[in-house]
Amino acid sequence: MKVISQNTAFDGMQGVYAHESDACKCEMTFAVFVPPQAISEPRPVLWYLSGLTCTHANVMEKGEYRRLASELGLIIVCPDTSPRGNDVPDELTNWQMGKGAGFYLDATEKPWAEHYQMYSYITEELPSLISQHFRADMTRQGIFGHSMGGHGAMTIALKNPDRFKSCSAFAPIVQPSTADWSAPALEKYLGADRSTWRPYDACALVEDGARFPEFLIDQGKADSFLDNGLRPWLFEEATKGTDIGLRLRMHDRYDHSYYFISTFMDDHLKWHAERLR
Ligand SMILES: N[C@@H](CCC(=O)N[C@@H](CS)C(=O)NCC(=O)O)C(=O)O
Repeated sequence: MKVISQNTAFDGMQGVYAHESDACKCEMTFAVFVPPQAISEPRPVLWYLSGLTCTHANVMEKGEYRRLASELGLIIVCPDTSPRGNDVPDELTNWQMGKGAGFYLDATEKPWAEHYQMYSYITEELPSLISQHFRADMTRQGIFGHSMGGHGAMTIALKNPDRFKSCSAFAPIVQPSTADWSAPALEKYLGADRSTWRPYDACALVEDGARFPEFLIDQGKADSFLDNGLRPWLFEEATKGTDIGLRLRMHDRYDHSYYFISTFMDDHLKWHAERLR
């Protein structure tokens, strides 16, 4: 693992690191904030998965998580959203596919499958690296994210309920298999057989019996992607009649940006800290 940068912040350390990824077959960059309490004891790990077009840097620069993460003693891990590098296939004019749009899935179709293994990267390879290099209590992990990353967090929690104790999302896409901006990507990554998409669709996972105790979702009503992409009410419908708890908060005037995310960041950190105690 290579250190790209380390800066003291709120008595903790904001670092950026790079490593050769076996899963994605390229160099991957990620950010980790380590709170001051980790000097003396292992601390819980909270994963933040970013949305389309992002790298590890968007939330690190605009998410405003450090003050409270330092107080609560949370390690915050912010991975990249896709494989990177000249060898990695991409669609240069399509921001919803390829680099910056890995959808946290393991692709099976050519030419994507060779590098686009983001599900394995996030759930297997990176956790193992984090546990080796940081004072992380891997028995206490939570996961959250934004948009495509909110969807990634929810699907990963639903598939790994024993590993994660908490999950939340900002403006998540909840049913990517039926939204115009994500269905084409699922088809290219996973092929035309839609049954293979279901493990990467939060609503379909719940319909198919996956369970997670509870979710917090914040959504801005002025989000331009709300009606044709995100549609959190579909997850509300999918969870109705199940034992899944859903706290869905709709906010007047807020859009899809990091101004919205940073406004509600503290609420999410507290939500996770309470469940990772
Ligand atoms: N590039 C798209 C917008 C993509 C977008 O809004 N991405 C969200 C995640 S889905 C984001 O977090 N963007 C980066 C940022 O705001 O820093 C457009 O021009 O319409």
